Amino acid sequence: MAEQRHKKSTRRHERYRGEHPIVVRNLKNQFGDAVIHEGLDLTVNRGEILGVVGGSGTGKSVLMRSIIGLQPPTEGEIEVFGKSIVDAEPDQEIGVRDRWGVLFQGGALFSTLTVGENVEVPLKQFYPEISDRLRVEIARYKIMLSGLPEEAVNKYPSELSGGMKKRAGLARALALDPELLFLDEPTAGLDPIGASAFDNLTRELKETLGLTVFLITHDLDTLHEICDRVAVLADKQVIAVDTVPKLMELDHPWIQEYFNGPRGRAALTAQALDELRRHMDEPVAAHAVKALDNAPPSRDKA
Ligand SMILES: Nc1ncnc2c1ncn2[C@@H]1O[C@H](COP(=O)(O)OP(=O)(O)OP(=O)(O)O)[C@@H](O)[C@H]1O
Repeated sequence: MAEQRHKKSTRRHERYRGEHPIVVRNLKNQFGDAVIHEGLDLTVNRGEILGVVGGSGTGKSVLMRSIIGLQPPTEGEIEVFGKSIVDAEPDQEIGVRDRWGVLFQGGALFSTLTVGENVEVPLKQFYPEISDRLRVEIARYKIMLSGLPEEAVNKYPSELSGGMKKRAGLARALALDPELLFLDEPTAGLDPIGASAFDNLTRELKETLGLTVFLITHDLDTLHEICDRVAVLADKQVIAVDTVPKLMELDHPWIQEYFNGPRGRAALTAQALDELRRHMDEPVAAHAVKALDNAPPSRDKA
């Protein structure tokens, strides 16, 4: 028994060393007559923040749910950390489900539990053997890592602002020291300052914890600021995956409308301004910032 436990915990702490923690091949998802995905392929690189965009209803959340095994696909293959998700039963031990964390849209916190208790839920589920005291301490640490004050530990979700709820959801997603983080519209509903702070936190966590991040968003500023690459969902497939500047060169009507429309350009201007401000001590940059300062720096959504 002790040996079994040892084996289990050793496996849990082996980090994925391959290049592609998520590989989706020829995915089909269909509900009744509605085909949401067909022939969809996607490969996520280890250590990147991959933004996932697409019009409303193109199936971004369904894709995420398929990858984490909550939505069995109609057809296709999905591998996470080199293990097939599709072939496994939901409760089958395949050594991957405790290696990702998910922030669902709206946070999906349990309203009758405090923030601390919410963060303890996955710890209880996957590490029942750890002591109450250690579990409480880990939860407290994750809550502070997510940028919440210590007092938040004993608060109920109804006592938190929208931004704090997102951070509490993030703390729960980080509970198991995941290698892979799924974020479904993390900045939706946040004010520009809160959204920008959340973006910075995501980037910092990715860098310090070595995470790979699958990030569904409509937020153009997030795409410009923190995404290494962006996957575009349209026509039931991922039609392109690339950096934002490269995507902007593509001749697809939705991509052009999205990235080169007025909101896309405003986000680009805001990002250029930010970049210049970082170099304000250089005379040319200072001049350019003055010239651009009237441009719309506001955070904009598509
Ligand atoms: N369990 C389900 N049963 C039937 N239809 C579903 C189910 N889940 C999702 N759908 C449908 O699949 C389509 C894609 O939904 P999904 O939530 O993935 O879109 P999305 O791209 O995330 O949209 P949004 O940007 O608006 O959040 C929608 O038409 C939705 O109604």
